[in-house]
Amino acid sequence: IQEEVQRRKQLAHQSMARKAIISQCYKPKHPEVYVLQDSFLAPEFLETVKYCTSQDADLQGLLRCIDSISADKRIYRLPVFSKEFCRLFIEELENFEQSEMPKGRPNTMNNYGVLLNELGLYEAFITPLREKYLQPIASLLYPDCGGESLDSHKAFVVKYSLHEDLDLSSHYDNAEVTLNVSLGKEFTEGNLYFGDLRQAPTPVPKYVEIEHVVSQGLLHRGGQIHGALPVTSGERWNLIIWMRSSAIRNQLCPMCNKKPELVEAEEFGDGFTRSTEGDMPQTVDLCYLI
Ligand SMILES: O=C(O)CCC(=O)C(=O)O
Ligand SMILES: [Fe+2]
Repeated sequence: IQEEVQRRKQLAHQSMARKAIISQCYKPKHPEVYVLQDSFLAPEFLETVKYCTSQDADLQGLLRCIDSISADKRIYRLPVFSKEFCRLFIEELENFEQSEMPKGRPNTMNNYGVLLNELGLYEAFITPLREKYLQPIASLLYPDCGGESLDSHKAFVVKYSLHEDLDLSSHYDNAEVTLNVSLGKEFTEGNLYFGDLRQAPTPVPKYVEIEHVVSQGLLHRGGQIHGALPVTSGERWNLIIWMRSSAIRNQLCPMCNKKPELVEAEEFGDGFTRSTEGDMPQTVDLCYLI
């Protein structure tokens, strides 16, 4: 346990060091994908966001724009990107993967993903995507679980194929709200399954299984227990955005269910904040349980 504690304490520092090297030495294949543009997004997604930011928007109206996959589990599907953007984005990630750059991995369960902060994708891509587009949708879908006050994220891409990771064990996310977008390429199986909320596990959970649709995303609460079944051929790449609300998690850590004890962190840390008297709130971290 001591070793694991030490390993986790080093993670943020090592990640910053990799990010610095990557920003100096990595030559992107498609520099344009680093700056979010409306043309990357599906027209239906833009329409949905437009509706959500209109004056009379409400949940009923939003549910007419997106697919409700499981009403009781509150899991929704919506088009997010264009197919062309998905193709370019995967090409960029493959180019990075094939480069000599140092690489961190999303978490202890994914050995082949890419951490998007290290690649410099937060500033002009993931942060505006969360703030301008995802926040208005999450506000209507999940007002009771931080959807109205999302203020940071951890974003990464997971990759599964026959010779690499095949599946992902059952878990809940270190997030209040999660977006999972299927980027491609071609693959068979690899469905997601969702059980109960972590706070309300039942003795025999009822699972719902959901297929990926390339270029479309699933929105779910981070605390909804889920996992991924094995792919049986091809390569599956998905963009995962764990969105966090400091207002919610400052009360209770979603990973250990305790009042958080905070230490200062780099960048968004684990999404907690702490106010210092007379000072701006600082971003601080708590635990690297992933
Ligand atoms: O494999 C997937 O698409 C899901 C990944 C996931 O749930 C996660 O990384 O938190
Ligand atoms: Fe997850």
